[in-house]
Amino acid sequence: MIEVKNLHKGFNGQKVLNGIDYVFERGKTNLIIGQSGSGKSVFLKCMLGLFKPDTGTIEYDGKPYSNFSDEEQRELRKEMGMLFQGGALFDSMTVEENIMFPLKMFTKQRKSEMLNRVNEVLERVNLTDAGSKMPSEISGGMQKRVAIARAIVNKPKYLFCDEPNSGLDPKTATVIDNLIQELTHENDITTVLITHDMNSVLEIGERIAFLKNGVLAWKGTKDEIFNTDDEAVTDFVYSSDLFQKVREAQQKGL
Ligand SMILES: Nc1ncnc2c1ncn2[C@@H]1O[C@H](COP(=O)(O)OP(=O)(O)OP(=O)(O)O)[C@@H](O)[C@H]1O
Repeated sequence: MIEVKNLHKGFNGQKVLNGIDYVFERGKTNLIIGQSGSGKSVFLKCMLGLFKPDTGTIEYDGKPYSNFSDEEQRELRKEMGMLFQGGALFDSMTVEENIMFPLKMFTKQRKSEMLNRVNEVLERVNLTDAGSKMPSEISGGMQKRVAIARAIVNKPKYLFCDEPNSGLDPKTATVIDNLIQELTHENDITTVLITHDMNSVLEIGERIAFLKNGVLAWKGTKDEIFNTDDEAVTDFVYSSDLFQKVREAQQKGL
């Protein structure tokens, strides 16, 4: 669980996050949605420890980041998996080397142990035979699965995903969404996922935080987002064709 209390962050006197209180639940896919520039990435980077909040606290399973010693911060980073737009794989490394990278960085495991773990996660993301391939030799969807394997190889407690579906066709995007959700449930991970994709909201929006101008403007579940009368939310989500169609179908009782 990640608990955010009264989080403020700005740059050069301009406020970006303006007093956010929110709880990201463990074992759930927690989505952050909102218009471009609403502060989603800054919020994520504060949780990753990449930006220091101006005021407010972020607690990881009950402990505020500011109270962690240097050694504990290193431990905490080890417990964070990250999945960025585009996958961000190392082009010059094989799939196996890419996935092994966090193990080399954060553990003192022997090569054989690391290889066992790499094979375990490769199997979990259905890429058993891809270990020796280069990223350029596999499809975009497979690259995303490699990036997911790399993000979970250290068995993280927290998984942060910044638009994991960008650049994928809708069917592959759904496969990736479902894989992230399954791993979240299987491993009881606190998953935080930024998305622009309304299909993802419908598929895996167990918890949704809607940001507007750096403020938490609405929170709820994928079922609740259809029934809310909150104008800020409806303005945003019903600009999506998909939501329009689902709502029309609901109104017709289909
Ligand atoms: N390092 C920085 N220095 C100064 N301003 C920044 C920095 N990072 C972000 N900002 C500003 O913070 C605001 C919010 O940006 P952010 O990237 O969080 O938006 P976002 O909701 O993630 O948008 P998008 O959906 O387009 O990715 C923007 O006005 C941006 O210019």
